Amino acid sequence: MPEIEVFAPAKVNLALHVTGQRADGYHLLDSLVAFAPAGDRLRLAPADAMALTVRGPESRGVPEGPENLVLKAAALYGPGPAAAIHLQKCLPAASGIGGGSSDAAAALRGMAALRGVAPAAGAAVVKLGADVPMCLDPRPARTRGIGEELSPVTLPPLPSVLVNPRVEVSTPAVFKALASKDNAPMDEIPAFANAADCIGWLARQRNDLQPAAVALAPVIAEVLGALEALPGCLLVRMSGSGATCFGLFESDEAAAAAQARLAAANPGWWSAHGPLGDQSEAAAARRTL
Ligand SMILES: C[C@](O)(CO)[C@H](O)COP(=O)(O)OP(=O)(O)OC[C@H]1O[C@@H](n2ccc(N)nc2=O)[C@H](O)[C@@H]1O
Ligand SMILES: Nc1ncnc2c1ncn2[C@@H]1O[C@H](COP(=O)(O)OP(=O)(O)OP(=O)(O)O)[C@@H](O)[C@H]1O
Repeated sequence: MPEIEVFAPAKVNLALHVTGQRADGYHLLDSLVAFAPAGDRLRLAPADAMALTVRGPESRGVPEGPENLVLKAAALYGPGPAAAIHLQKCLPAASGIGGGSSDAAAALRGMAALRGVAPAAGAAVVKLGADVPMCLDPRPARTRGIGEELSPVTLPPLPSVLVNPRVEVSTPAVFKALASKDNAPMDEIPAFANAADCIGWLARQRNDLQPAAVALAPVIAEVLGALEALPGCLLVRMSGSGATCFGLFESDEAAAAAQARLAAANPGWWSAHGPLGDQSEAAAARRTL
């Protein structure tokens, strides 16, 4: 069997409302997510035993042992044909864009292809990470529950710049620091005529984790300010529990120019640009037709 390659795109919470808390402490969310063309890459080669190597520009500090979510995900398939997995890390870790969750979801897809079975589903997948179910089929969706209730949404591609100041933010710490855990859900999602229409609607939604994350890592406010000041920027917000923030722009050209400018002014920050939207395998196949 030839090697299998799987893409693990960055997940972006375009809006993230915290609407309650379950008895076990997990928070109830109402979120609109889309996926970026930036992401990690996995290569699975058939092997006698499971193995993992991690390389790439963002691999520093990412575990290569059984605590890596890629190996935890692969272990859900039980005994059977194994793979040597190579993970190319391009997304910063602990940054609110689902790096580890997207890697886990990609590993689930890759192992399913290797074994000729359907990808794992259900509670064991949610246990890997609340973001893993939405990353299994990386296309725009409204997510509810703790992240496991998914309804697909049609969105126009949204020209974006993603920025991370290279400060790791702990997701549990941000949830713990929340002032209010019982907020209004998102407004009903209308059919969007175009990106400007969608951005106008997003401007009326929120990321309820943003104030708590800014209090824990004030550099996030600097990132939001730097994005907002860029020509053609229409909306800025934080993704997930931070520290990555995104700006939405009037065009892909404006986003590319803005990223170049921001990267030159802040050489220590990670950034990427590209349209947020559908990064599923079905969409990739449509693009190559
Ligand atoms: C903030 C988001 O990125 C939004 O998409 C996710 O909710 C977080 O997803 P994740 O990183 O995959 O989260 P997990 O690894 O499952 O959870 C990490 C920790 O975050 C907190 N957590 C996570 C998800 C959730 N709905 N409520 C929570 O309170 C819990 O303290 C949990 O122990
Ligand atoms: N494949 C992986 N990539 C990155 N981190 C991993 C991976 N597997 C395990 N980890 C561990 O998980 C921690 C959280 O990283 P991850 O990138 O998943 O977080 P996150 O940004 O909180 O995701 P989210 O957007 O879902 O909140 C890291 O500090 C790292 O030690």
